Amino acid sequence: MTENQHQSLEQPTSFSERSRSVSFSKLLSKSWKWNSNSGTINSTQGSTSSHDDSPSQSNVKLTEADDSKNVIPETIVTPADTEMSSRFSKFKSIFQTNNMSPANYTSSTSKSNSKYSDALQVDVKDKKSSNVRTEPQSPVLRSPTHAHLEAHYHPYTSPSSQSNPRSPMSEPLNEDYVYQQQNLANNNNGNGSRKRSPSAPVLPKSRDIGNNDNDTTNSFTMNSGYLPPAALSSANSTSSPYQNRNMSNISLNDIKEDEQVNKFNEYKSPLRKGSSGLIQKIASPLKGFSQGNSPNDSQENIQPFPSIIVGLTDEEIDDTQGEDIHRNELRTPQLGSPLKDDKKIEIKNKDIRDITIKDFQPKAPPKVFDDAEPKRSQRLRTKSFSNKFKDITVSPKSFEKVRMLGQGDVGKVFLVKQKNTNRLYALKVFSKSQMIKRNKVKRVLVEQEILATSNHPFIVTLYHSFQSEDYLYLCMEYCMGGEFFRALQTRKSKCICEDDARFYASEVTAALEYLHLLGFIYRDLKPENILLHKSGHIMLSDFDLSIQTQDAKNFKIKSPMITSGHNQSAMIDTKIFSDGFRTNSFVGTEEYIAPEVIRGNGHTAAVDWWTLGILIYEMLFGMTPFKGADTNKTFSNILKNDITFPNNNDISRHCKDLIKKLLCKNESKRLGCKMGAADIKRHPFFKKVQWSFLRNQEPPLIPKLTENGFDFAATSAKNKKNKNTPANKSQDGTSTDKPIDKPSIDYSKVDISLLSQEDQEKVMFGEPVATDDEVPEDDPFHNFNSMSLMEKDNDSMIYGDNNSYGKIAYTPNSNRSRSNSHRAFFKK
Ligand SMILES: Nc1ncnc2c1ncn2[C@@H]1O[C@H](COP(=O)(O)OP(=O)(O)OP(=O)(O)O)[C@@H](O)[C@H]1O
Repeated sequence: MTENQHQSLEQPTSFSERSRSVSFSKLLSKSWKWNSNSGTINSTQGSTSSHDDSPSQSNVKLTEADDSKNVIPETIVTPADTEMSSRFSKFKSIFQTNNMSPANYTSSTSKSNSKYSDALQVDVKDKKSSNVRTEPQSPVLRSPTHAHLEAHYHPYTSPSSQSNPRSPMSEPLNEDYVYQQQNLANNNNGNGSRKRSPSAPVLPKSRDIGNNDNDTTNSFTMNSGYLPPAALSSANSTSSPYQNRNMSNISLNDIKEDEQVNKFNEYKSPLRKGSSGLIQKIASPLKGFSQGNSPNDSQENIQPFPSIIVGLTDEEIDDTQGEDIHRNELRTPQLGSPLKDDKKIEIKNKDIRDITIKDFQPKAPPKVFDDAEPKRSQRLRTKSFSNKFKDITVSPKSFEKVRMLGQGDVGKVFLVKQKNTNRLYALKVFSKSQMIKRNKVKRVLVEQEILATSNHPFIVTLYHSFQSEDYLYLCMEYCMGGEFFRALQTRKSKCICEDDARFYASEVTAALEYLHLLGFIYRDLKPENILLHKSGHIMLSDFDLSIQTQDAKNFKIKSPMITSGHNQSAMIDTKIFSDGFRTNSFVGTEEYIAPEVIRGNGHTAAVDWWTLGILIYEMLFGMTPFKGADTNKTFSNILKNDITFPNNNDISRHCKDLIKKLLCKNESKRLGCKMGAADIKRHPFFKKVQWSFLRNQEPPLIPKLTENGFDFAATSAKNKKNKNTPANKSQDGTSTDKPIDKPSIDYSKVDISLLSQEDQEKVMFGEPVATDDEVPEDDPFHNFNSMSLMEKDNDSMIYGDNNSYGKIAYTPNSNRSRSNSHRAFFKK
């Protein structure tokens, strides 16, 4: 560390606010295609660009994004009639109606819309059978007109189109753009801080799952102190460490937001169908015998049969995959099968013609429908985290808001204290209706899944997740240090020294390695998404852009490979967990987006290594390497420019080499392309890093709650002043002592987003929790599980009355050894 750098740590400069960048996938709604012939970027609607290297006329031109898929519906099916009167049914209505507008059916969104047209058909079917009526212009549950949106425009729209305010009805706006515009506005704070363009939308996924070979013989080598438990337990066996996890073939990527709705309508449950449904549950020996068949019809097929097992048909068994049914038992067509009495009927020595429908009436419904046991959603039952969580033990009322920590793309994050324990948590709350309207349902399921699956010191812990009628909640560990981005902003010239950058880079590498082992690609690494634990260690958060590779590969361990000459005993090949997986969404954050994402030819886990390269660069130089005057130029730079290093910084040869190798534009040559994280960990830049002891190292910066610190939330809130003015907030953003009572409004009839911020929060913290049993299968949020982490050492901070939890300072850690070397560690 140079003298100067030391000083910069000791004398943090005053904080200058720069808006957080928003992840790209969240803001655009069409793809940008790299045209390799013309060397331009085209949108999916065919807009091409000029080709010119002059800065004024960028060779990459982005055109207006297609926002039609975020049409705000004018009419909503109301739950006027009996069958739709469930507390949750309104979301089914919104969910389906949201996609009904013909305006949705544009070429660029054809894939997603076809699935919505299915949903529409299902809806119509439903209406026939259940008397649900559509009420055009219904005053209740009417979607907000979002008049305020008229003032906004898509930031990539040409100036001429910007001057034409749009009617929200005739040409509805994507609300994402409002956020984006606000972020852009926030960036214009005149303080010279770096600006990033916000994020882009997720495109309909067109995954090319290439190379699906059954590569079960990959050798891997062991190290890492933070392997998933399954991986560790498999180290001594030849079975796949992910056997359990992959009992289900349900990949997150396969979750279609309307699949539960469709499934619900297709599913013929015995309870819904009554006896006519049950009669079809006769096992194959009686195929052809059903209520509709008279005994004569099927006479020639009828044979005396010693034992008839009433089970589920193959189709139905498939439908119930993952539910608590013992499939083999149900399907065993043998005498003396271990079936429970209520699941079989034995008719011995009886002519089949004597069998009446009465014989097939089971005494009790199959176990799937047994109310005695909580009915987990299909996803939870088949996922590894089902063992990690128990039934929900809290509800929104268990928490009291302390202050708002941040507002993301779709979620608001509150610092809350649990009333009976005084423990502090970060509670991320999502509005269900907003998520449906903006097609973000899948995102929150992904986020829940990753948080719930992970158990890693550098990934934020999920303690509870639950839902109420109107909101979804993720109750996470409170990372007192806030965003690493904020910490960087408080440093002189917004950067840190190489040694400190190595520390953070190594922790990020370990976290990415772990995610890749679980089969997840993170895709949104940036300082805004790295939170700081009170200890100063990093915590990766915000997984809504992540994706799960199709299937984690089964593999066998040949023998742990010892990496000779290196300080770690062995390393794991993380690449095999996503081998052959490519996805084509356009996701990320402008300055962090990898070239292959811009080109639109699909991308792999290698994007995470690209973003690591950008992150290291930003930590060292206080800026990203390819930032251009605008988005077009940035993309063009990413695709074409070679990496250059400012002269004003004393960066080692190894460090530059690492950055260059991570920022290799050809993903098949990028560092990490052979064995994933192991390649990165073996790079000489990390030579002195003790990978197994990362959590024991002294972090460079220690966050402290202090009245002299920076109030990031308040600064951010100032920018969102018009949007967020809760009446019960004091000036410093803390809540007043006013008791939070649920207002006496019937919220089942009101669109929650039309309420004031204060009332919304009353609802957020006042609604009862909805357990998994209560959320019907046709509810779009059926797969969001309400559950609590099994008891574990809870390291959460305890609330203290004399702290506003508003201001944070980052102090250089004087205990930190310069090298964090093995020797230094054991000396302590
Ligand atoms: N566990 C936590 N501890 C402390 N602060 C947190 C925590 N989680 C989130 N925050 C704060 O809330 C902000 C928004 O959270 P987050 O990024 O997860 O929301 P999001 O809606 O996904 O946002 P984005 O648009 O960036 O994806 C974060 O930047 C951070 O400041």
